Amino acid sequence: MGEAELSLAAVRDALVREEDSIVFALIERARRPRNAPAYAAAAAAGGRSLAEFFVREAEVLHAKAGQYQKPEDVPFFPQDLPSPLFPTKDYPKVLHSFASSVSVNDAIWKMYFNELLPLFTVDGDDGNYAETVALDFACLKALSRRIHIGKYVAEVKFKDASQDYSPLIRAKDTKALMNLLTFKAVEEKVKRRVEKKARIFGQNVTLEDNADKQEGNAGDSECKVNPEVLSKLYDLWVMPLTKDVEVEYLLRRLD
Ligand SMILES: C=C(O[C@@H]1C=C(C(=O)O)C=C[C@H]1O)C(=O)O
Repeated sequence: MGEAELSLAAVRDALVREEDSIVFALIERARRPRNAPAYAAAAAAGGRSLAEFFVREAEVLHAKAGQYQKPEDVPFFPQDLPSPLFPTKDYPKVLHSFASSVSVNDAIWKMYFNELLPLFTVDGDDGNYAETVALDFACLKALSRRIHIGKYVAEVKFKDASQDYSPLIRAKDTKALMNLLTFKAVEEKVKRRVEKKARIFGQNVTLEDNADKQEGNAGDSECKVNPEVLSKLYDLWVMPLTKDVEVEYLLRRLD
């Protein structure tokens, strides 16, 4: 995201677009059952699970290709990542220089595997472990990107009202900062929209005319991911973690 685009409306538009990526990534992962062996410690990977092995190796490849240069693209395993092998374009630096070190990926990792996966995948084991963990990686990346865009949200909010934010930052008043950056009405709309997206993107599209089954009217049980899971995901985890990123960024904004 560049300087010209940095307004609350533009950043919120970016968040709206990320919703599509998250809903589609979950729909794709839901094609496979839980596939628990992909998450069990494996001797072949030095005691790591296949899922962790895959994400670590994928991040090495992505880093070599030039990923993780932007503050919203945060690796899950940043230790010892290689530098890009190819020239990367300099993006405009609109955030404070510490922005790239703000990460809530450990919390996203735990939330995804412990809480979210059981909510939208069915019990079972079809043996497609490699495909499964690649789909998990897509989900994790989309969630992490959305949540770390919170850095831009925080920067815009700070710029728009630095007189309100600065005293709270100096006092390290996390609770008051959280209250100041929270917009409950926006959050309600976000929840309703992601639920609607899951209903629309996750229905089966046919060519038959059927008055009961117009687009957007699919019953929740016919959807590939239960739309209520999306609003719950945003309510319990995505928005709270985005706000944690906002607070963490703001607390260091005056350094
Ligand atoms: C991201 C923002 O900050 C907060 C977090 C929101 C979210 O994660 O969607 C929505 C509203 C705010 O409470 C925002 O204001 O847009």
